[in-house]
Formats: sequence, structure tokens, C-alpha cells
Amino acid sequence: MAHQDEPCRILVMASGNGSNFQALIDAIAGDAIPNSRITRLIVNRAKAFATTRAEKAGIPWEYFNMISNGFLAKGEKDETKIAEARKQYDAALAEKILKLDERPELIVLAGWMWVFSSEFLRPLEEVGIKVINLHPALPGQFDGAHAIERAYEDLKAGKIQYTGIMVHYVIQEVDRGDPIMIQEIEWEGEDLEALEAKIHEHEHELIVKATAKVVREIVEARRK
Ligand SMILES: Nc1nc2c(c(=O)[nH]1)N[C@@H](CN(C=O)c1ccc(C(=O)N[C@@H](CCC(=O)O)C(=O)O)cc1)CN2
Ligand SMILES: NCC(=O)N[C@@H]1O[C@H](COP(=O)([O-])[O-])[C@@H](O)[C@H]1O
Repeated sequence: MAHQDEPCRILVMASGNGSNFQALIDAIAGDAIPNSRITRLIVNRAKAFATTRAEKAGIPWEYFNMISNGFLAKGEKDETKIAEARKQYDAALAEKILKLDERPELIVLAGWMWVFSSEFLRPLEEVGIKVINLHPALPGQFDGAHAIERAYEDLKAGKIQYTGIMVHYVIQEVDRGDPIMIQEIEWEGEDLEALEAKIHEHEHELIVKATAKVVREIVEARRK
């Protein structure tokens, strides 16, 4: 448990552009997320631009990938081997995080495109590390990857009248953890590219507000 007045240690995980990671960097610098520090970025894709953002912000980062780090041979198609490799990768990733000199109090998945098994989630839960995720859909609407594209198809088909985004706690069931913050987003007939841009703008605000809320809860819990 961190000392009462120490900054809340946040570890961010990303797989791509990292614009939400950047929103967190900027929010902490501008005190929109008070008394916090991003101690590390972990990416699972070598070309994730999030690493450039980390470099510019002076945040340590590392690349950790199931194939590149030797848990599965490239091109392996055997489902049993893949399933076992995923578990070993997840367990190793959790162990890596738990062994950090600066163990995080909060992990934020900011465009982390990898489904975690209990081999990752359980060891972190056991020591009280919270894991939260930004997802570009409303609870129970479009779980999983490519949510915006799927929402767009249903909007065009008139199956839904609006979409939204959320930040939620991460449990094993993908995108079914308790929501922390939810925001509905109107569709005004724009095309997919414009809708994605609008959603991303709202995401950059929501991830900051939701992270700040969880940080407050963490800091308050230290005092108990
Ligand atoms: N156990 C959980 N793991 C993750 C959660 C979660 O709620 N529970 N949230 C996701 C983030 N996410 C949606 O918000 C998500 C990301 C990726 C995928 C997915 O299908 N990934 C594939 C690989 C896809 C690719 O590499 O392009 C996979 O893991 O095999 C689904 C949902 C983060 N993890
Ligand atoms: N299922 C998870 C998922 O789809 N996450 C989405 O990845 C994007 C990351 O953007 P970024 O790399 O620019 O932050 C964001 O739109 C986020 O909601």
C-alpha cells in the first residue's frame, strides 16, 4: 500500500495509436487527474505509436508480445498450443507487473487489444490492483473488438438510434465488468470516419474523468 500522500501509480497498456494514453499524459500534467503518475506503458504491438508518446513524455515503456517473447511459435495453428501459450503469456505479464520496482495501483487499458485470461487478472486482483478498460460502446451492446464498425452498421440499419462509450472494471467476461462511467453518443447520419472521430473525441474526455474517479477512490481507500 502506497503512503497516503504518494502519487497514485498508474500503468497504461495499449496496442496502437495511443491517443487515449496521450489524453491521460496531458490530464496528469494539467492536474485534471490529480496526485497521479504514469509509471509505465506496456504495448503488445511493436509498431504501437503509443511508444513514441511515452518516449516524448519520458515514461518508461516495454513491448511484450506472445510470439515475439517466445510463448508461441510464429504461424502455430494448433488451438491447444495457442490456448496454452495465451495462458503462459498472461501469467508472465502479470508476474512482470507484480515484480516492478514501482508496482502500479491502477492499470488502464487504453486501446489494449488482447483478451486477458484469469492467469493475468487473478494475481492482480489478489493484491488489490484495479484494472479498468475504455470501450467504444455502451454496456452489453458491442462487446469485443471492432465495436464502432458494428455500431455503425446497426445505426445505418436503424436497429439502434445512438451508440456510446464506457470505462469499466475489467473481469474475465469481456466488456462485462461494472461500468465506471458511460456516455451515450448521438448519430447524426455521419459516415464511419466522422463517427469514429466524434467517438474518439468523447473518449479522450471520458477516460480522463473515469481514471480521475478511480484514483480518488484508491487514494481515499489508503486512508482507511
Ligand atoms: N478478460 C478481459 N480482457 C480484456 C477486456 C475485458 O473486458 N476482459 N477488455 C479488452 C478490451 N477490448 C474491448 O474493450 C477488447 C480488445 C480485444 C479483443 C480481441 O478480440 N482481441 C483478440 C486479438 C485481436 C487483434 O489482435 O486484433 C484476442 O485477444 O485474441 C476483444 C476485446 C481488453 N482485454
Ligand atoms: N475493445 C477495445 C477497443 O476497441 N478500444 C478502443 O481502441 C481505441 C484506441 O485508440 P488509441 O490507441 O488512439 O487510444 C479506442 O477507440 C478504444 O475505445
